[in-house]
Amino acid sequence: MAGRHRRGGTVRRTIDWDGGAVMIIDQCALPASFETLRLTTVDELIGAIRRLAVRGAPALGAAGALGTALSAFRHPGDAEAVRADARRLADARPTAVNLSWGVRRALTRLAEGPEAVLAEAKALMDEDERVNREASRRAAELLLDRCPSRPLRLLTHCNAGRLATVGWGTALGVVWHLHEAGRLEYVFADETRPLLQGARLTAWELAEAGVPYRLLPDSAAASAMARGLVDCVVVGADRIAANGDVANKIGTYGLALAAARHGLPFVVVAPMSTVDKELPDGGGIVIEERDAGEVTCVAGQRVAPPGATAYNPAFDVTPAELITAVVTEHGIFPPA
Ligand SMILES: CSC[C@@H](O)[C@@H](O)C(=O)COP(=O)(O)O
Repeated sequence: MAGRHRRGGTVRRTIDWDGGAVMIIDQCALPASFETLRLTTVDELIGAIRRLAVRGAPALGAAGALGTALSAFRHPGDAEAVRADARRLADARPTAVNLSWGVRRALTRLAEGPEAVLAEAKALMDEDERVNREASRRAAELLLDRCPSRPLRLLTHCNAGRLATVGWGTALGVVWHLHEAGRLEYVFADETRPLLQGARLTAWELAEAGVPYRLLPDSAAASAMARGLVDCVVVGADRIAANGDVANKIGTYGLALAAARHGLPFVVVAPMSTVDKELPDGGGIVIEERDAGEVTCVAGQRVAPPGATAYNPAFDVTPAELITAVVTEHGIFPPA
């Protein structure tokens, strides 16, 4: 069933509340093994966020809200302690705006006690699945309008699927809709160097859902477009500025340039919670830089010579003029 993770007959969300703890599917273990982690402290959750055991902007929103609830139960009546934990959670990764948004939203109920904070976090999670279904449905319709003649061949980058959200997906939500409607030929999943979210996670999700796909080295994307193998590019987002500039996984900007060169639609799918209305344009987006070891090593094995170092930005910013449409649950953003 697209949109849910099933193991042993149990339907699982990517992240959930589990009797006083935060439960996550461990994305570092996939695809070799499907494991869940039960995180009982804010520090454990922050560690999981930093090593990308839980990742993807909407899932990070849920992590921020649930982590704040966890802290509220640990420190009943001590608002200062909870606010200190909330600040550390919000700072765990800088680029995806959903993380601090989820924390802020949970904090709005702090004065009512831990149960109210948790209720807010649960409401956020229910909404996440609903709004991402709606955003991806709208994006699928837009693509079918632009390319009505035959089943579509999509290219996507990173993982913007169930694993990146509470339970449905954004860019891969489009894939689930098109596949169900019999309007999808195949998906090219960029491998997404250096951490291989495409090769490890998107491929796993597509295989589980029975969607035809092929992995694509990131460096082959422009050439696949030039050879006429791609109808459109669909990606998610980590932060969208008020003018429609989009921060997403490193490599997204290059894909947008190549799509523009080949006259292909380049569509971003995201919930409104990924829009940072305070930010006039993408120039102000803080880009996370990660450890050079993620580049100098592959799958834990060092491949670069001793002493080699690396520049390792986790995200880039695609200017609005290269984007055909940013589609949210409310339609195209910014509204005309
Ligand atoms: C629906 S998820 C959209 C984005 O969060 C996704 O494309 C992405 O860039 C995730 O990066 P990651 O570093 O794996 O958290």
